[in-house]
Amino acid sequence: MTKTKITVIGSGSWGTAIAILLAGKNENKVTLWTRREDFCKQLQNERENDKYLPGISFPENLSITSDLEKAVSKRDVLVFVVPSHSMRDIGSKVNDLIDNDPLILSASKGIEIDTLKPMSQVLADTLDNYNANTIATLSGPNHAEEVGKGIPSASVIACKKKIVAEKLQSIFITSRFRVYTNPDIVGVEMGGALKNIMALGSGISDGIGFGDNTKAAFMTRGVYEISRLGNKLGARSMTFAGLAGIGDLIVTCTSEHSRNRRAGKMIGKGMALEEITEGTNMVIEGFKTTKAANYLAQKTGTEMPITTEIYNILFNGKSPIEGVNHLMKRVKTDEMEEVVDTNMWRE
Ligand SMILES: NC(=O)c1ccc[n+]([C@@H]2O[C@H](COP(=O)([O-])OP(=O)(O)OC[C@H]3O[C@@H](n4cnc5c(N)ncnc54)[C@H](O)[C@@H]3O)[C@@H](O)[C@H]2O)c1
Ligand SMILES: O=P(O)(O)OC[C@H](O)CO
Repeated sequence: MTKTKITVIGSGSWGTAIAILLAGKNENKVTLWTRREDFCKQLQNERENDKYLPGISFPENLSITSDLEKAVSKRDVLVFVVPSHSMRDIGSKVNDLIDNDPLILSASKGIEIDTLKPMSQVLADTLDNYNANTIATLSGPNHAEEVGKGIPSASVIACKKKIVAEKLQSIFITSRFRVYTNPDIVGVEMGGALKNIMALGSGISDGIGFGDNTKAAFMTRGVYEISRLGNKLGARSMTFAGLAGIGDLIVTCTSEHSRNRRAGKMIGKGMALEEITEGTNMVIEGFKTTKAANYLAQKTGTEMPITTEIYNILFNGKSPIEGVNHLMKRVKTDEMEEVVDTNMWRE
């Protein structure tokens, strides 16, 4: 049997969990690329990623390298799982090394600040033989700690080109990781990136000591706000009711695994953003995404009150309690605002 040769680029928590998931299938031959040679040796010797995903052993079928040329050459699939701020750099490096036509998938969640583009579009900019229609994304309610252990999870692979989405779906799907396809890549990527802002908000609410009602309000008004911007960018509303929308929002706003919710909680307790970033080696995408979404809201004329308040708390020195008070005291409005069907009202 010819095995599907897959390389996962990025050995943080999520890259490691994806590599373990894919290597668990006999028909795949999986390589995990890591930046640093010393860390590569550590992973090869210990057969475990003690730094980012401790306690989960690598399957035999998984090899590790820090040689990018070797990692990229003659691959059937390349999975990019680096922090969003390094996607353009790594995409450009990989472009010079591709020697056949692998399927390309981004599993990162974020928006590039300079261009306001989601990750598939950043990759399309850097990879000469690909465009936004041929690159796919994986997104859904998936914490690495649970996927790595084989705890039942579900996710979405989105790509404009159906055959690409379906091939990747077959490669990723297992009896423990159920994968759906979706042609709405804009919605799937925006859902995955923007929910991190709401997770910061839910964490802030927990940090202040508010209750479940507050968190539910953040999540519900949050998904509405995400849809409003997503629709302006061409996404389908129903995508935000799916796994990459409300599904990911629920897991990130409520889970103890979520770095974004944890960071929000620390902010709610009075810690500054710099203190939090200095104290962790983990990527907290929500900080940069809040900045990018705030620009996108201004650029598209979209009202995003939660994003604006989180932005002011993170970058303009507003206190968390002031931010929440501001949201509570906004001008009264209809729940569905501009989409309300006015014919439903009766005198
Ligand atoms: N952790 C999860 O459960 C999870 C789930 C779904 C999606 N994601 C997304 O996956 C992406 C990666 O997150 P993660 O959780 O694996 O990260 P992580 O915080 O666990 O690890 C960060 C990784 O990025 C590497 N890194 C840092 N700067 C880099 C650079 N300039 N170039 C290349 N690599 C660099 C680090 O060496 C490390 O391997 C993020 O966009 C995140 O939102 C994470
Ligand atoms: O740990 P977080 O907050 O970065 O969230 C990770 C994933 O996006 C959850 O699906």
